Amino acid sequence: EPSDLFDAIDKRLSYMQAVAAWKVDNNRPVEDLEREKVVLDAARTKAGQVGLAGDSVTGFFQAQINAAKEIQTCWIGRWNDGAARPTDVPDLVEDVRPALLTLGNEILQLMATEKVSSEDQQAFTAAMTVDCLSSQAKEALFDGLLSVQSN
Ligand SMILES: O=C(O)C(=O)C[C@]1(C(=O)O)C=C[C@@H](O)C=C1
Repeated sequence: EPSDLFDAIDKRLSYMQAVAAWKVDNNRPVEDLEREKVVLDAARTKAGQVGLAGDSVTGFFQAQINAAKEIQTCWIGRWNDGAARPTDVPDLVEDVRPALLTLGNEILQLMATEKVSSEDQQAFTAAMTVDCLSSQAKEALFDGLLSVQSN
């Protein structure tokens, strides 16, 4: 089963608590549509380089961004309810966004080598250890993975 791919997806989503903390500290909204376009364009370009059909990966990457926004919103809700905010928040622009692009490239490389089938759904769900991720978001991510096509 494609466990390296699943772990890389979980790792990308695990950054979103820190992203949310940075946005609260810097008075920015969770959603940044301009940045989403950068992430989706980078995914399409990298997909072509690793032999995947560019249009077939955008559904998954949009699901990944939607999950990222859900996790950020969930954490902000917890902090508004009185939970402690993280200290030592990494800089979004200098540190986290470059790391997210690198992880996105790794995810695409792994998509090209580790093929996902419908039988992998349970393993996928179990591999998503990140907090604040709903089962609906997990399903949307898995559907996105099943739609990825090779060129
Ligand atoms: O870069 C950010 O600001 C993020 O919150 C990360 C991310 C992503 O998953 O790439 C998620 C939501 C934003 O709308 C844009 C991008």
